[in-house]
Amino acid sequence: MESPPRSSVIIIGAGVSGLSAAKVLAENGIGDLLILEASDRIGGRIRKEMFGDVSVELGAGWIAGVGGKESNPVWEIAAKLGIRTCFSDYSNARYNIYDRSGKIFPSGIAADSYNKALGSAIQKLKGLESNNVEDATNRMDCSLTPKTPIELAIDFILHDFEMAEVEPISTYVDFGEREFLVADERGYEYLLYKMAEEFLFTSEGKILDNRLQLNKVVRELQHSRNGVTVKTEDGCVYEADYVILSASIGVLQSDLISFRPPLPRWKTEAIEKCEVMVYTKIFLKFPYKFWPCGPGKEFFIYAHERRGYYTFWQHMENAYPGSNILVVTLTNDESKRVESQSDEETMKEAMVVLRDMYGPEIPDATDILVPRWWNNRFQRCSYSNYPMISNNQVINDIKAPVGRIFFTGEHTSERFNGYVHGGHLAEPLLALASTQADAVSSLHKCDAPAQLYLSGKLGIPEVIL
Ligand SMILES: Cc1cc2nc3c(=O)[nH]c(=O)nc-3n(C[C@H](O)[C@H](O)[C@H](O)COP(=O)(O)OP(=O)(O)OC[C@H]3O[C@@H](n4cnc5c(N)ncnc54)[C@H](O)[C@@H]3O)c2cc1C
Repeated sequence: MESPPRSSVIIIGAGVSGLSAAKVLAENGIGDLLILEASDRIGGRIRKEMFGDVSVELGAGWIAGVGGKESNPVWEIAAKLGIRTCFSDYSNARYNIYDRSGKIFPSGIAADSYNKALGSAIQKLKGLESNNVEDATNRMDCSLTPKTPIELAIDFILHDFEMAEVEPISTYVDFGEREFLVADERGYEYLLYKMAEEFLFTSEGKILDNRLQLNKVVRELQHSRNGVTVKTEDGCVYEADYVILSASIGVLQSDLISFRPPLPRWKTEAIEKCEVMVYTKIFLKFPYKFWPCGPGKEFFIYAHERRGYYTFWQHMENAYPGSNILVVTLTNDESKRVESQSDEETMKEAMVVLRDMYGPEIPDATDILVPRWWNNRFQRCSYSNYPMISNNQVINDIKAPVGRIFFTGEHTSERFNGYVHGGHLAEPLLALASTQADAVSSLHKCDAPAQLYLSGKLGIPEVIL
């Protein structure tokens, strides 16, 4: 087999971070780049699918961080392309908490449980800030431990759903606290096609440029002072001066890609330290609506004695009126559990929960869609989740290059990890490549970028509750 010509840079992965990196390189005159993508499409964790005649987002759904003093670059691109979005108002979710007999908790009880969960979260953070695990444990006041279904539900929302982030949350501080759901038939991924169009040859909405190679699963990176040899699962071998690896933190933690020589210990230890979040949106289609719609009803919560059990719900009527679709979000262990069972079993479980809330007469769902991010060997997570009080060294080590291999991806963004804009902006190394001549040499010269981000004040945002 004829070996392909040596490239200046091979980019592994065609999600938002890989494509952003490639675009910056192309804009800086590095034309001989090659993008190797394991799956048969671009987009990575930005992925739409048709479900019940509408386009739903299995991965990233929201443009988070809008309306602040600075403009979120992803929001700017979406606005320029006329992407249809819907404002998500989470503030009423606390008034829509159902118990197992279908009663909505009075707002006073919900407020008390919320304050208790907040107190417990603040205590935990204070303990963690003192950097002493024993102290953190001692500080935990047992009376604040969530026990009842409503307390467990609120605790789940506070800790697992949106707020497992280092404070203050840079996305909200920099870009604003509003979140908009992408509700566009072209999907969130349309942004990426448009981005690719700016530097790859396309025709009639298709990317026809052979610098993007799909179905190329990278299995080995052999690196030396002279360059990098990239081997793919189908037996192809590629040579490059540099590699930019954008695979997720979950993939880095797996054995999908081996390194020769192996990555140094400081690197592998940092990769292991980053927690991964699995976040699963399950879509259910119904013959008709049986849930309340109208103002303040879009998000609702189910309180069960098992923490995180089908807790957080959303109806899609604001996004797609008449679609008769509900979405329930599971995380981590619950996500892994439903990923390993059949969709029929998951549908049965969800129907029991819905009948608890809305009574036995409601119709069965006619269709279900369960994404499997954890079991996807090209993802192995939904996004990175640095510990609440994280050591800056961890992220610096995760994003630091090793020889000629550079790392990008949402998990390398110190300020915006976990978000699409984190992936989009996670090219601090590439941003240095400001002139055509300097581009590749800048890549080589620079060490781990010293971006300073120190967790400052303590506090929990009230995005959802
Ligand atoms: C369920 C879910 C909900 C989310 N919700 C939001 C949200 O509402 N708002 C938000 O801003 N963000 C959200 N995110 C996070 C957001 O989607 C990610 O931060 C972002 O898309 C990550 O982009 P990336 O380029 O870093 O990684 P990816 O998109 O994962 O791109 C990496 C690419 O590398 C490829 N790859 C992996 N291994 C190999 C290999 N060995 N060889 C070749 N290619 C390989 C993968 O196939 C993939 O295409 C969500 C994510 C998920 C999964």
